[in-house]
Amino acid sequence: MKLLRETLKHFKPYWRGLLLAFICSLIGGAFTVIPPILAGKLVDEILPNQMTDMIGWLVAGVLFSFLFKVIFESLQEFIQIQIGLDVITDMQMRAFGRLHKTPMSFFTTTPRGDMLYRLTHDVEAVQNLNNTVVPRFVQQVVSAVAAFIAVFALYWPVAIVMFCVFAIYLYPSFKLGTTMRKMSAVQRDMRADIYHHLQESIESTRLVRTFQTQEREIHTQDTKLTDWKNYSIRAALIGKVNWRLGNLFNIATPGVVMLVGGIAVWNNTISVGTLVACLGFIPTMFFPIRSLAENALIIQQAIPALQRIYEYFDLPKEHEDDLPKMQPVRGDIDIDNLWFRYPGNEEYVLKGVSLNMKAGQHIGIVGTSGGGKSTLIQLLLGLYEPEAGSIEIDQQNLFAYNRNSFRQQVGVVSQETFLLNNTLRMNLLYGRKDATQADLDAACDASGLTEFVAALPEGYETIVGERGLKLSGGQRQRVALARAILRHPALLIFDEATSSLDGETEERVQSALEELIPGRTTITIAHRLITVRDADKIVLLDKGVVAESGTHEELLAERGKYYELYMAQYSELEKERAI
Ligand SMILES: Nc1ncnc2c1ncn2[C@@H]1O[C@H](COP(=O)(O)OP(=O)(O)OP(=O)(O)O)[C@@H](O)[C@H]1O
Repeated sequence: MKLLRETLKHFKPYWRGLLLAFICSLIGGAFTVIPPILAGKLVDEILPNQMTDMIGWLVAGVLFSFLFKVIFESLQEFIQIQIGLDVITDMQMRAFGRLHKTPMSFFTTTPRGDMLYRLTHDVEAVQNLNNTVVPRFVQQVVSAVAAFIAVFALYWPVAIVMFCVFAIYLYPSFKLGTTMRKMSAVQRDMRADIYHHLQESIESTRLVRTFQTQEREIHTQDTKLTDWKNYSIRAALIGKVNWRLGNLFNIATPGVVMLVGGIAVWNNTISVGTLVACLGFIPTMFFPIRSLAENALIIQQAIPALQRIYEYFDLPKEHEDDLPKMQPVRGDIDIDNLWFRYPGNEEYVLKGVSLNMKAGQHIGIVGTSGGGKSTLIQLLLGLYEPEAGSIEIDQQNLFAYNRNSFRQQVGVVSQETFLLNNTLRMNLLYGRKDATQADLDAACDASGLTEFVAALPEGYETIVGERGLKLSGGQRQRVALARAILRHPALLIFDEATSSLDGETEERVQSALEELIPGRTTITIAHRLITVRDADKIVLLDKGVVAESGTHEELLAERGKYYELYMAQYSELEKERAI
């Protein structure tokens, strides 16, 4: 019922078109009634009275009835398919739009295969229903009602008999339909799982080959496919039983009508022509039933698919659309007593983290692996909300504003760089489409990309491949760097931004960064402490707490964890230099 209500809500804006379609199907339905009545007249009046001149008129009447029926029903079908496609596109866009507004936690807990499946296969299932079943079904129901009224007017006991047969058929058909719907939902989940495995397996092909797990991958896919196949065979069997049942009733009805109508003719209650007309209406009355039985699979697949698309409409929003936009930020950041754990996890990743920085300062965040450095940045970007504590940007609570308006002012270069399968130019301009060629060249220069671009036969127009696979890790990271530089952000965040670079390139990029950093609030997460030694303040995060903070010199003087880490790395650097 909720499904129907929700669906009707989507169709509401199109009510005029739907009304027109309905009027067309009513006219088409009226023309359906004419041929059987003319057949009755032929038997009762024209043939017994040898009115041969009437036969031509009769044939013309039948032909024109069919012609008008086809014209009006085609019109109805066309209008309805068009409206249906409009509605489905709206739904797909609404679900997709909602995905982009839902909190990040959704993406870490939902398999990608499931999301893709909903927005592709589930939408296709609904489209299939819209294009092939619904428009014809509406016509068939209208024609069946018209035929029922005509039979009722001709000889009502036959109409009652037909109605009873119809009612008897409905019960088993409803039961089978419910089973089919449940089975279809299971089949869909199995297919989504197969899809997910396929996608993951293909995407991780390098990993699979490196670890020689091809056979395991093939076996897993084989098991999943075999389970799905066996289940599908059972579902198909039930579908066939349902279809045969429809056929059975379709065949049995004329027999029952002949019996009841034959007795009435015998008793002179009705004429032979009336019986012929009643028999002529049977196929029309049973069309909707046959159609339901024949298209049961499409219907049973589309209903849960529709439900799953609607589920995305109710996804929580990261923030409300009407929140005010953050004005241009200066860069003062106050993080106070932040407590956070990932959804579904017991363990806190951040345990009372506080951090203050003034506009224009450079803060380095260092610490042990898994200490919570990247998580802190995710919270600062408003991608997750803390359980307790606050984040203020220029003395304004970040979560009281539209977070996109803050993110627009931040340039992030992270450990993982996502590149689109497009040209290098499009990837560089991703965050700032209006940048000039001079801006682009300057950003590439600052990030050490100029020589690389010059060496490419197609320069900026080179396609970088899926996820940038045609580039090396270091090249990808430099593209990310150039992207961030191009945005001229008020706040720059480097999360292991130079981790994939060789020593020489890192030095170049580092000096480019230093040129960029003055006057700009900057946060640098680094494993190599040398990267942040010139920062105004260095914070050492250890197991979710700020263990130490101060300048490089202050922290060394403390002789604590920072000192230990630095000495460990420093001696390595010494060794490197010695080589
Ligand atoms: N999406 C997630 N869901 C659940 N736990 C997560 C998620 N992301 C990170 N964690 C956990 O949170 C902790 C902190 O991770 P985080 O990436 O913030 O550490 P980090 O200090 O940046 O580490 P590294 O220096 O190795 O990059 C880790 O224990 C990690 O397993």
